[in-house]
Amino acid sequence: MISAIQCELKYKDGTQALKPFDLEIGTGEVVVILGPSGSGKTSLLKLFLGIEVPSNGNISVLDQPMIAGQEQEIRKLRTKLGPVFQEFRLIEGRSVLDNVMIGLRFLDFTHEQMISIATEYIMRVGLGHKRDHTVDKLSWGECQRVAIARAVARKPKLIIADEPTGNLDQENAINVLNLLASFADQQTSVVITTHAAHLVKSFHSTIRLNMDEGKFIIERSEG
Ligand SMILES: Nc1ncnc2c1ncn2[C@@H]1O[C@H](COP(=O)(O)OP(=O)(O)OP(=O)(O)O)[C@@H](O)[C@H]1O
Repeated sequence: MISAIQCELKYKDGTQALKPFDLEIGTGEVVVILGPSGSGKTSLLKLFLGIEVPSNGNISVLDQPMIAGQEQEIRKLRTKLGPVFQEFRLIEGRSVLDNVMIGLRFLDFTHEQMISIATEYIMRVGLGHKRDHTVDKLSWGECQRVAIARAVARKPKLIIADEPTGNLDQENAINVLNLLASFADQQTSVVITTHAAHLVKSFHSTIRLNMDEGKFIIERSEG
């Protein structure tokens, strides 16, 4: 799914956000990237999404080398990725259903199929009762669930969630982590960043990257 060898990221101003690292993430893994503010979590996600390319070394995502000059291929790769950003980018004034259906545009579905798939995922994130409500009056946590449903309804091979625990309390944070992890299967891996170590203590991941100042220690869970 993701393979990196001696990969390094230095921004144009010289900031070394990621020191050289090796990393292998397989299919079906649930990965938590843990570290304080400024440790490099978002920079690592930017490499996974092809928003940045390594300044040294190599990284490939779904066998696509993330290198300059491959912009068209990387754009194509992104259709197989499901990012959930901190700002949800929902369309105001439109229903939950419409917002989730937006994630299915440009795929080969009829309008009826799109409604059926979107509804299935809205139910999976626990918002079946709000399917036809506009997103304007939803809580922060509910908007996040709409954004998750929109990202995963396309069945991406890699789901990437940046700080999904946000300002949620412990119980809701664990619920949203478990919801995201529930989408990991034989085709799909899930990558989640968080700075809240206490929130992920009781959360089961297969890989944990403990980041600090652009370096990380990889912990793999047994079994
Ligand atoms: N575009 C950029 N140009 C230069 N430096 C940057 C850029 N983006 C991030 N940095 C720096 O790179 C380092 C890592 O930042 P990054 O955003 O990856 O950390 P983070 O762990 O995601 O932090 P947070 O939890 O606050 O989002 C920081 O020192 C940051 O100031």
